[in-house]
Amino acid sequence: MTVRTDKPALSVSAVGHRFGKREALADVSLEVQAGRFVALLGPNGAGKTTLFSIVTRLYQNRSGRVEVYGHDLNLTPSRALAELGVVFQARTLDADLTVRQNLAYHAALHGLGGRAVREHILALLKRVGLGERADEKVRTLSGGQARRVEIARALVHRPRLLLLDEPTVGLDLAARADIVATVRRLVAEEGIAVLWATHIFEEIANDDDVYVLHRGRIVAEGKAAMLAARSGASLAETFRRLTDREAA
Ligand SMILES: Nc1ncnc2c1ncn2[C@@H]1O[C@H](COP(=O)(O)OP(=O)(O)OP(=O)(O)O)[C@@H](O)[C@H]1O
Repeated sequence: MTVRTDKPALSVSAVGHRFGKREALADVSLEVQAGRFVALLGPNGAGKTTLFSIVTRLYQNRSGRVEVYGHDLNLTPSRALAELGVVFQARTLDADLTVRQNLAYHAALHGLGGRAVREHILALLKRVGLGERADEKVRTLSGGQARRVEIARALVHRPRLLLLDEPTVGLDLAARADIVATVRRLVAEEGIAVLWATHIFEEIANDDDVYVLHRGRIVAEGKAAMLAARSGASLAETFRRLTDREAA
């Protein structure tokens, strides 16, 4: 399924951010088209989390512009944020609540309740393969399962853009592959647009759009296969060269 819209799901134009004297982001521009999986690839400290903090409005951006499906984040923040689901790097589930309660709580924060929402929550849990665990406490889940609950929770208010900040950190290989596959299914089958921040190039497929962020700047962009072809090397080697600290 593809979502029909003229506007990109996310448009970031010339965004900068400073922490005191440290320039964490400089002139960053990127676009996520509706129904696409886009990777933001960068090593530790590149500025990925800072960019996510701006797009989610944890930090106010004073330079540049961010639009979500055409809604300017500074001018119409509630409309922009309504389209946005986020999975942060740190775990944010309440371990003593059940899986279902965690999602219901999030729904309530969005002013959502009632039978239709309860059904939607169960459908989302099934979508991420956890329908059977709905009434278990989060503390009984594995790390990978908890991440999948967070993905389901991010979709409770039916956003069309999902941001994930290094969602596979700390997971074993099988759980990592599972999370990547779950999110790719959402893109392919539900037309959700995804911005996936990572430093793990193995999570990127040849057809993905990739932005390489290094020291707060976009140093390369394009289809993964094209970036590799242009440099005449594997994606791993291409990424290593682009983010080589000595060369920068
Ligand atoms: N609150 C803060 N105060 C000062 N400097 C910060 C703050 N948050 C981040 N930085 C700095 O800004 C730069 C970008 O950090 P950021 O966390 O956005 O990178 P990242 O790509 O998300 O890295 P990681 O994968 O390690 O989370 C780094 O140099 C970091 O030290």
